[in-house]
Parts: sequence; C-alpha cells; structure tokens
Amino acid sequence: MRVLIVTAVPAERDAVVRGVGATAPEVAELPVPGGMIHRLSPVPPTGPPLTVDVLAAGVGPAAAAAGTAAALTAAAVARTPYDLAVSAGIGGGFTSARPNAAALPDAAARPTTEQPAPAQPAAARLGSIVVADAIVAADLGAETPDGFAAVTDLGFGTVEHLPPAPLVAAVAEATDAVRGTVLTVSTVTGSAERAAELLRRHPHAAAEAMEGFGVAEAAAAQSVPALEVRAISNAVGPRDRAAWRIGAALEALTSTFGTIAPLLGTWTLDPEGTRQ
Ligand SMILES: O=C(O)c1cccc(C(=O)CC[C@H]2O[C@@H](n3cnc4c(=O)[nH]cnc43)[C@H](O)[C@@H]2O)c1
Repeated sequence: MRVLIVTAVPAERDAVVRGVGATAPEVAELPVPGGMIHRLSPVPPTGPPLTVDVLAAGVGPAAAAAGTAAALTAAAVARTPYDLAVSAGIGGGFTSARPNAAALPDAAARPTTEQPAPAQPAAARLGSIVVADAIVAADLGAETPDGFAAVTDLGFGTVEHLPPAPLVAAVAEATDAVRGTVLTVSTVTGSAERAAELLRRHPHAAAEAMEGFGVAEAAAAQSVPALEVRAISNAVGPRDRAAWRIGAALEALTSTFGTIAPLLGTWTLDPEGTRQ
C-alpha cells in the first residue's frame, strides 16, 4: 500500500512527517519534478507493508494538482503506483451556527450530487480536525446575472470528488474529527458576507482551504482515490491574520497523522486483513 500526502508549505509537510514518524523513521528523500518527497514506512496493524510519501507542492489548487500529478506519474512509470492521495494541512473552519441542511430544499442543500443532504457537520473550531466527506471546488465557475454558476452548470468537468466513505469514517472515528465538505478556494475568504455566501451554496461545508480539489482532480485523472484532512487554524470570515493559530493547528496535524498513518493502509482490507 502506497500513500502520497500533499501539503502546501514545508511547515505543514514537516508537521505531517513528525506525526507519521512517530511510528516510523524517515527512510528516504526522493526528488520528483518540482519537489522533494519525504518517505516513511509505518508498520500497519494488519495487512501488507505501507509506504507513506509526503510532498510540499505549493499553495493553491494549481500547484497542488501539478505536484500531485508529477508524483503520481513518476510512481506509475516506475510501476509502483500510489493507492491513495491525501491533501493535508491547515485550513479555515466554518465555526458559526448555520441553517440545518436537512431543512433546506434539496437543490440548495447539496447542488452537486444526487445524494440526500447529509447530517449537518459540527462547528469546526480552532485546533480541531476536519476530514472531508466531499472535496468541492467552490469558486470554479462563472458569475452570471443570476449569481454564481459552477462549471458543471456550464456543461464542463466536475467540481466535487468524494473520498472513500470507509476511510473517512475510520479517520474521523480515530481522531474525533468533524466530517463535512471541505471547500477549495483560490482566494482565502476575508469577509462575513463571503463566508455566508459559501455556506448558503454549501450548507454542509465544515472548512475551506486552497489545495484539496487540485490533489483530488490530479488523483482522479489516474483513478487514485483522494482524502483531505485539515487542522483548523482560523475561522472562515473577516480577515484577522493575527488570530490565526498556526502553531496549534500544526501540532494537531502532527498528532492526527501519528494516529491515522497506520490506518491509511488498512481501509481496503476485509476483517481477515486481505485486500477487498
Ligand atoms: O506562517 C506560517 O508559519 C505558516 C505555517 C504553515 C502554513 C502557513 C500557511 O499560510 C499555509 C497556507 C495554507 O493554509 C490553508 N488555509 C488556512 N486557512 C485558510 C483559510 O481560511 N482559507 C483558505 N485556506 C486556508 C490553505 O490551504 C493555504 O495553502 C503559514
């Protein structure tokens, strides 16, 4: 089982490496086009050996997609393809109360899937962990006289990737994480009005960050499942950079990956420990 974890900046990569390294020493640094992979081999509780590669690919969905695609392609060409790509880092949390998604009309509650509106996520407070049950590009589309239209409304592409439900459940249960949609934005939200608009369009949103959709899109192009894990450093809303608690969020990221690293290799196994 081979897992690629992609962060934006080196501080996030180092936090993840410290966490995974709690159960496994770093075994190698490997160059890939545009970056350096840090490789670790945690021992999974059951099943085949696990290799975890961690890469800081840059800020934003384009850098994330480019770095992820480069790493996935290099591995595929070497005939050692990845089984999972994870977008990880700090993120903004939707900390305020919001309308109950289940009470909204279906189209407003979850416009991008056929699935019923899921349970409302808990508030994602500073220092908490959010695991994405949907990875959504929130600003990929067009402004129209009737408001924002997603690219899918215009007949193009996709704006949503769904991580494997058993893995989301395993990670959330192991870390007491909030489950919800994680939005990918190219512009960090800086006002209460924008935060409210995002929540109106995505009532199930728990967090926003800038890379998840890029990682997931690159992974989907190679039929690799994707996951997103965010440690909440700030509230989504009026810009107040001084209030960001980056150190606490990085510590939460380390702790979380210390817990979940061994799990990342087991979610496709049946109870006997064989691959499903
Ligand atoms: O200044 C530092 O020490 C530092 C250490 C680690 C990370 C950073 C970043 O600024 C990372 C940027 C990264 O964070 C995500 N992020 C965090 N909060 C939000 C938000 O409210 N909205 C969108 N993105 C957010 C994002 O994924 C960036 O790539 C600094």
